[in-house]
Amino acid sequence: MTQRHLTPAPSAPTHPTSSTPAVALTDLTKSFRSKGATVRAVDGLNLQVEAGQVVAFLGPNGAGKTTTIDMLLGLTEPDSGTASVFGRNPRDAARAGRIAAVMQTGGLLDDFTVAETVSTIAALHGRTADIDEVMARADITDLGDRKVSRCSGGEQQRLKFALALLPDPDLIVLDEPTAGMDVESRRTFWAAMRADAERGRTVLFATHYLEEADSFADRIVMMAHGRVVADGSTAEIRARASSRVVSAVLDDDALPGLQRVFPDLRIVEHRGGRIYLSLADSDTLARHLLTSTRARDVEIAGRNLEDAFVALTADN
Ligand SMILES: Nc1ncnc2c1ncn2[C@@H]1O[C@H](COP(=O)(O)OP(=O)(O)OP(=O)(O)O)[C@@H](O)[C@H]1O
Repeated sequence: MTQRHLTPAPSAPTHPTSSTPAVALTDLTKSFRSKGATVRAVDGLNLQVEAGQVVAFLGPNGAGKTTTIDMLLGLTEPDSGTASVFGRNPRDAARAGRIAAVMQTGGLLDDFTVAETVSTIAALHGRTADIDEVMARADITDLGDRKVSRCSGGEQQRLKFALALLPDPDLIVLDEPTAGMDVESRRTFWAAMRADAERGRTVLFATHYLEEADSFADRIVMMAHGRVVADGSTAEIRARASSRVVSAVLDDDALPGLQRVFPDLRIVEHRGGRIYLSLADSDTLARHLLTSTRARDVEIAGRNLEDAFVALTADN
């Protein structure tokens, strides 16, 4: 994460920040009935996004990202709690052109060319003068004559991005916009998005990929089981997600002593007769376990993102 993503570019900030949060989600819950069981997709979620921030919703499959986004866009009503966008009901905000979305699938007509698609939607918004500009910003100028059905997944997503830019929204929401794209398409897509966000637009996007969140967002909101399990700058989240776990066979009654020595120690989980512990300085913890406790079979392991989700979920 470089500083240039944290602040809008000095040239032509077209979406100045204001004191009203771009997004305010308060005690949001949503459940679904599925095969006779109730799935709590979103479980008391609270989140505030200030205008001008670029926020990544990061979480594994089923974390509740799409359901949250649907409520934020006014596509689904919450069971309880409230969602507001620039202080308004999401549907009113969408109607006023303040919010636009790039969703994972659907929404394009195969037989239209790229240029026809943009000009048709531009006419609906009454913004025909902006066609060339949004096509350039989404990096699809050279694709104007191509049929939508002939565009790659990445090109179709850039087209959807162009359509989302037409109402010149203050908030743009993207639900896994690069799912299924190859590396080069992802790079081109994010380059277009980043250039646009640097003008000061608020962006909220869902992703499975820590790298994507890390290189594009100012802030990562990590979700699991319908809740926010971590929320911080990309550097903070990366540090937590990549911290090492020390595991050992250790009697439970040794834990209070360890916690006195290491107040920041986190007990990740008990599994298979082992205790998994996390501390920023894993070497010191391992050394202490070996030299000052009766711990046996001490191991230090890097933690991948999935493990980080498990650990963070266990903490909450
Ligand atoms: N319409 C629905 N009917 C039943 N269950 C649903 C429905 N929509 C979502 N769910 C369930 O709610 C939970 C959260 O799903 P959601 O799609 O919001 O997660 P997600 O984080 O976006 O996942 P993914 O990354 O796979 O898209 C999942 O368990 C999912 O199966």
